[in-house]
Amino acid sequence: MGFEPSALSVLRWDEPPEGPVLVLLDQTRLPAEEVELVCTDVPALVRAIQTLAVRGAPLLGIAGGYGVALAAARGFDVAEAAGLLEGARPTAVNLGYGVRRVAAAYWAASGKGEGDEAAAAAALAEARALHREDAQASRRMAEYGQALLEELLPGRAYQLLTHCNTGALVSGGEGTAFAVALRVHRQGRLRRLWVDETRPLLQGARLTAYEAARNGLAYSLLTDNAAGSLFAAGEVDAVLIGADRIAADGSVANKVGSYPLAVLAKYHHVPFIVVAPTTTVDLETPDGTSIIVEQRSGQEVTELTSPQGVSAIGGGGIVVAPLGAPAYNPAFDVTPPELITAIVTEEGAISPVTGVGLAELCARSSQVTIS
Ligand SMILES: CSC[C@@H](O)[C@@H](O)C(=O)COP(=O)(O)O
Repeated sequence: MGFEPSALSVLRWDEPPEGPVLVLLDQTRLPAEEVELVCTDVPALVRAIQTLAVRGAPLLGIAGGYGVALAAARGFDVAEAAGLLEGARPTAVNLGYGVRRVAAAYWAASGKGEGDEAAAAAALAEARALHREDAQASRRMAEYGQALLEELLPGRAYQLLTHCNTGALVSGGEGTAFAVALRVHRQGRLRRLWVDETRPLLQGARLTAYEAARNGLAYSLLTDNAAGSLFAAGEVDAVLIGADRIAADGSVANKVGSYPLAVLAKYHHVPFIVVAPTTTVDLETPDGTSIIVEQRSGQEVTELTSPQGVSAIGGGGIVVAPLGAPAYNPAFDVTPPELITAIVTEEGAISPVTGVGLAELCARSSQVTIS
């Protein structure tokens, strides 16, 4: 099957004379500047992950996989590198999946006595396979997601609401939830994409609006607080979001602010649809309460940061609270399955969302299983 990398160069492997590197589009600088960040080692990549220069569940998996390949190619300790990468952020299950999968390919080749160079080549080949598969999964999710919308809301042009950023910036392809909106747009069926700004780090305002504009979508940005009045006015036909980890019972961890949207959607009888590849499903996490939610620095709440600023994310911005104000800053929240109309994966959609349905989808998946 052909591999069509996304038009945005979000992440690429490069081999200049000084040695292999992983080149990332620095998402903390968007939309002001399209600046690349060159990672020559794993600690640099870990910093990029923690500062959200590279982010979003599927892309974290791809980056983690290439990170292991980078360690192997540069002769660093692969086990140590894998540990550092896997621990960089706790919630998106794809990160650990990508790291473990590429490390397993490395150990398998090295176990066969093929030598360091061959083991490093095996790791890189596996990272590339993961990248390619994610692009393919993205295309299929877009098809299934659009078909589901047609089934739920036949013959309509939709007003869709989305939260956080789920497009090409988080994917080997065109993304998850955003890829569905993009397909609907290309078919002339998107009336408007409502884009939540997504406080505190503004992934919606900085990144989704950037992607929507780049692709010519009709979109409007709103503060997260404005969503309720939009639902009340009947201006939202469906909510589309991504996921960072889906537990075995169908509970979905996604960017903080997703759960209140699900409650609003239920109250207003609006479909609430989660779009994520099966690599985001974690059958070993039994339920929502078992999902570890990343807690981030309170400074991200007490300060407003600008992509033009010296330190775009995580401090150095305009102070909007009294000095030393304590802050609550979970990066994600968890939506229980009963509030979710459907989960769409590259293997199809399930509705209602049940543990059995989810397990069946995963069993169908061609994703590599790692023990
Ligand atoms: C397909 S992306 C799904 C999620 O990863 C996305 O919605 C999200 O919550 C990203 O959070 P982030 O903290 O920016 O990495």
